This record gives sequence, C-alpha cells and structure tokens, in this order.
Amino acid sequence: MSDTANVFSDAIVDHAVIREAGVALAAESRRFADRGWMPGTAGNLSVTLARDPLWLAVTASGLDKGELKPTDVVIVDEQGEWTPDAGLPFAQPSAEAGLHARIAAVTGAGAVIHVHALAAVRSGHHWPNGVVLHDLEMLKGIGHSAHDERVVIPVVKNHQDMVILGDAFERAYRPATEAIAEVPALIVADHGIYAWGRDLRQARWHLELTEALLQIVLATKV
Ligand SMILES: CSC[C@@H](O)[C@@H](O)C(=O)COP(=O)(O)O
Ligand SMILES: [Zn+2]
Repeated sequence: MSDTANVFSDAIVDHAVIREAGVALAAESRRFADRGWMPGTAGNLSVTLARDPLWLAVTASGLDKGELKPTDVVIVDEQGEWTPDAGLPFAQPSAEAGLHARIAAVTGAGAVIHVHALAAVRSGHHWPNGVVLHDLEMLKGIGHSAHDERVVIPVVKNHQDMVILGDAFERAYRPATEAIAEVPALIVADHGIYAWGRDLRQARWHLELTEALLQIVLATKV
C-alpha cells in the first residue's frame, strides 16, 4: 500500500473532520447502492482518520446504504469498536468494522469499501482457493502488469466473527515487495468483496476494476 496520506489521516480528529468523513462516506455509499452493489442494508465503508492509535470513521450498522446521512458514521478503534474518545455518543458501527480496521492496520489503507457485488460472489464460489487473473489490460489499474503476471485475488471463507475473518485475511495477504505490488482486494466467499486504497477514490477504482476483471474471467472461463 502506498504511504501517501489520504485527505483525513493527517488532520486532528475534530467534529469538522468527522463531518467531512461522513459526507464522503455517504456520497460514496450512494454511488454503490445505485449500482446495485449494496442492496438494502448490505455493504459498508470506512476511512482512516488517525494511525496512532488507529481510528476509523465507518458507516453505522443496519442502515439503507443508499440513504446514509453525513451523521451516520461511527468512530471505531483498531478492534472496530466504538470509541468514546472521539467525543460522539454511542452508535452501532458496522458489524464488519473489525475487518475494516484489520485491513487498514495491515495494509496502511486510507479507505476500505465492502460491497456485495455479483461477480465477486460468483467467482469466490467457483474458485474458493483464489481467483487467478492474467493477461488482462485492467490489471494495470490495480497495480499489476497487463502481460505475463499471475495475479491472485484471495478468497477467504465467510464468518460472522471479524477476528476470524481478519486472521484469514492476514494469512492470505501478500504485502508489496520491490518487484510486485499488493493485491488491494479480498473476496469473502458467499458474501462479497473488500477493496482498499490510499483514499476513498482509489479504493473505489480498485473495487470497480477488480469487479470488472472478475466479470471478464467469469465470462471467458471454459
Ligand atoms: C443485509 S445483510 C449484510 C450484512 O450482514 C453485512 O454483510 C453487511 O454488509 C452490512 O452490515 P452493516 O452492519 O450494516 O455494515
Ligand atoms: Zn457484507
């Protein structure tokens, strides 16, 4: 993950920053709901507000993701638990906030997006040990080569315990090396996909490109 700061991570976390994060999360969430990737209350998003200690602004749980308000945001700690230290009254964070926090901690991501997009679910079902992609132009959009590179989108089993899911993510995750970029996405089988980036916009690009790549690999499989 690039260490380029996202728009929030260098700021002092005050009400204005939390409001700005809430506005950005609501707008981004609406985009994916409109696309059908967040049916009903499905899906969740976060941005990293601080690194030490880790604080994330994450969408509140159980709300229609096409109708979020800027105030439908919860500040969580590295466990994905609501923290009173941010000065907001208690609100229930996303049930999956713990995995957002783990991804942000491990990868350095400034934003994480989770949706229930169809190609991700279908490909995780077909290839439960990982989805292999190669020789596709759009691989360049997720930091890889359009030719002669084997890229694996990891697939982990679904679980309702975010510690177990987080551990599975860490086992599957390959940090970037000098030669090979990370893969900024994770499929949770029979559930959905997580994608991340240095900020919400890059996380969105990674998500859209990965879903498009998965659509192609499904459409062209023999
Ligand atoms: C509508 S079922 C989906 C949920 O169980 C979950 O997977 C999800 O994506 C949304 O959970 P949430 O707690 O609202 O962030
Ligand atoms: Zn989900």
